Amino acid sequence: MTIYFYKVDEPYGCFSNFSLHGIRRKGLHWPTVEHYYQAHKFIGVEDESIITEIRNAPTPDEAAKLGRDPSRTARSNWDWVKLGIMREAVLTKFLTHLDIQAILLATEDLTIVEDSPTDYFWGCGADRTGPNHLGQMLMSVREEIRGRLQEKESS
Ligand SMILES: Nc1c(N[C@@H]2O[C@H](COP(=O)(O)O)[C@@H](O)[C@H]2O)[nH]c(=O)[nH]c1=O
Repeated sequence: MTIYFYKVDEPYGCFSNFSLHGIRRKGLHWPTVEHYYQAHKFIGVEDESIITEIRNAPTPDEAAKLGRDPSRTARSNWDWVKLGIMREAVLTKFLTHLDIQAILLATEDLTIVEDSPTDYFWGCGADRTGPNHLGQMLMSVREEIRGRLQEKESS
């Protein structure tokens, strides 16, 4: 069986980066993983005020809209660093919120796929052939949390 998720109000919506599970990193609170991810596109650019603007966006959709604004240029190394940045945010989310951590762990070894009809990087895209990096990441975070819990139990 494969778990497909996409929208927050659909099954396994807590796996979406748009789910309302805040994270704290480096002393700052971020309302969702999406806020964190979109803001990090602009670290080190000339006008960094966009970072605070994204962090304060009232919804994750608004944060994504700001981050995807074609009139803004993302940091030049974004494509190199975005997977690592997303992973630290997703891991923090599932370490912070134990209710959704339990949902993730309960999926055991099932394949998880972000069933985005448009995203052929983070999701599987309309024809389901995309690399599904977010689903892969959730499975790797699941593995890491499982390992951490086992280590704790045996110590
Ligand atoms: N879940 C979800 C989306 N998918 C998310 O969009 C992000 C990628 O953004 P970008 O790199 O700017 O293309 C990433 O977090 C991916 O999971 N997009 C949406 O417009 N609505 C949604 O409900």
